[in-house]
Amino acid sequence: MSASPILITGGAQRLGRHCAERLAEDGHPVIISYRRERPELEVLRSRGIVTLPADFSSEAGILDFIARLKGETSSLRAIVHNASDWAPDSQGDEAGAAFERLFRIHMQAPYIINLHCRELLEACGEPQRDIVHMTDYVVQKGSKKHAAYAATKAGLANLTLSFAAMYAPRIQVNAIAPALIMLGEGDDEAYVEKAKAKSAMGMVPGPGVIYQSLRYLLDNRYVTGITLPVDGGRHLR
Ligand SMILES: NC(=O)C1=CN([C@@H]2O[C@H](COP(=O)(O)OP(=O)(O)OC[C@H]3O[C@@H](n4cnc5c(N)ncnc54)[C@H](OP(=O)(O)O)[C@@H]3O)[C@@H](O)[C@H]2O)C=CC1
Ligand SMILES: Nc1nc2c(c(=O)[nH]1)N=C([C@H](O)[C@@H](O)CO)CN2
Repeated sequence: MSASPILITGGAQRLGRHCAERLAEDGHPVIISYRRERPELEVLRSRGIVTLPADFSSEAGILDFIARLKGETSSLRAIVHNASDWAPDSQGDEAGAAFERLFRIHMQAPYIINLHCRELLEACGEPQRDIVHMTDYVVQKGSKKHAAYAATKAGLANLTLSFAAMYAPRIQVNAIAPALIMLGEGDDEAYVEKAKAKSAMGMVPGPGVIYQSLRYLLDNRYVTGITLPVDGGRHLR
C-alpha cells in the first residue's frame, strides 16, 4: 500500500514551504494548500508536491477546499494547519470583519477540516496519524497590536485539547507554538534587535526548528493534546 500524503495548509511559502519540502525529501507524499498562484509553486510541483488552491476566509471556501482535497486523495497520514494571517488589529468599522476573517482562517478552517477529514486520516493504513495546529507563543500573553490574531490562535490552541480527546487513540492531535522564527520582508534592523531581545536565546532561528518539532510529533506514538513551545525561552525574559 502506497504511503498516505501529508497535508500542509498555507504551504506555498516560509515555514509551511520549508516543512513541505523537507517532508518530500524524507519520502512523504505531500499536498499543500495555497491562496495566491506564484512562480515558487512550480518549484514545489517539480518536486512532486501536490498544490491545491484554498481561501479559508469564508465557510464556502473551506468546504470547497475539502471537496477538492477529497477528490485528490482517499487518505491522509497527517494534517498540518499552518495557514495564517498575522494581521494587525483593524480600527473602526473594519474591526469586526477583520476579526471574523481571522476566526475563519485560524479556528473555523481547522475545525471544519478536522471534522470532515477524520475519515481520510482513519483510512490511513500507517501506524500513526496526526493533526498539528500551528499556534503562537502569544496565546499565553495576548498582544497589544494583534489582539484578534492572538485570540483566534488561542481558540486554535483550545481546539487542540478537544480534538485530542475526541480522536484518541487512532489520531494524535498536538500544537506547535512558535515565537519569532522567520523575519518578514519589511523588518528593519531596529525591529530585528527588539524582537531578538524578547527571548532568552536572542536569535532568529529560521524554519528548521519548526521542521524538527513537526518531525518529533510525527514520529512519537505517545504524545497527544500538547503544545510544543518553540520560542527561544520567551517566558524567561
Ligand atoms: N513566522 C514566524 O516567525 C511565526 C509563525 N507562526 C505561525 O507559524 C505558521 C507559519 O508561519 P509563516 O510561514 O510565517 O506564515 P505566513 O504568514 O507565511 O502564512 C502562511 C500562509 O497562510 C496562507 N493564508 C493566509 N491567509 C489565508 C486564507 N485566507 N486562506 C488560505 N490560506 C491563507 C498564505 O497563503 P498565500 O501566501 O498563498 O496567500 C500564506 O502563504 C503560521 O500559522 C504562523 O501563525 C507563529 C509565530 C511566529
Ligand atoms: N501567519 C504569521 N504569523 C506570524 C508571523 C508571520 O510572519 N506570519 N510572524 C510572527 C512574528 O515573528 C512574531 O512572532 C514576532 O514576535 C508571529 N506570527
